[in-house]
Amino acid sequence: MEIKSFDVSGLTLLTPHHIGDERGYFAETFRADLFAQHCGNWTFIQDNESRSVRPGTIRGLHFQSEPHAQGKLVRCTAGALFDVAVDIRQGSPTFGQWIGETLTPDNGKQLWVPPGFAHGFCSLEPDTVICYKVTAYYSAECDKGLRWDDPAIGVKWPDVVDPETLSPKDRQQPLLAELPAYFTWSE
Ligand SMILES: Cc1cn([C@H]2C[C@H](O)[C@@H](COP(=O)(O)OP(=O)(O)O[C@H]3O[C@H](C)C(=O)[C@H](O)[C@H]3O)O2)c(=O)[nH]c1=O
Repeated sequence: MEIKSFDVSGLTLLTPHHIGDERGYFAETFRADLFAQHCGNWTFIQDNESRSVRPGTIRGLHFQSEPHAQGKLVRCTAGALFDVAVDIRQGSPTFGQWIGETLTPDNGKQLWVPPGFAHGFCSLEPDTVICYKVTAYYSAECDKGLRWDDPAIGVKWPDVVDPETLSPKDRQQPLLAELPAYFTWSE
């Protein structure tokens, strides 16, 4: 398992090893002990999956507010996607900063996005499937979001991005400057 941290503290990229043989490969895609060692003691209580049929499909930027704030462990199981996390912790030295990683079934990369971050992705191929574990159940009333193209954040989305794919909800998300202080940063 390779581990990469970012200048934006709290985000972690985990890459399980693929054990190859003439049939293909085997990978341990999640180990509670290794995850706790590198990301802390979290309990995953829900698994999510979505398929985006068109390349350039953009979902996000989303998060759940307290008391249902979610940590997300994200991976791609079909196609390819550009995964983005934005720091929305008031007082964070990296408030409003973003990171992006390309996740594919072949690279096996998984992004850990703890509470305090908005999360979104853009599919890069047809029929892209994202699978992610979350640390809190879905709560429609705590389901919040942020504009995907907020110039104050400046996410460099892939050229394939297609705003026509935005859900009605995502077409009217607020700007970072309009966002209440849902999360505050602590050392
Ligand atoms: C997230 C979620 C949604 N739903 C229902 C609500 C809607 O009827 C339908 C589609 O929901 P939504 O349009 O919010 O789905 P996405 O646009 O893929 O949103 C997700 O994708 C971005 C990238 C995320 O990080 C979040 O996990 C999540 O917000 O599924 C549920 O029943 N349970 C759930 O956990």
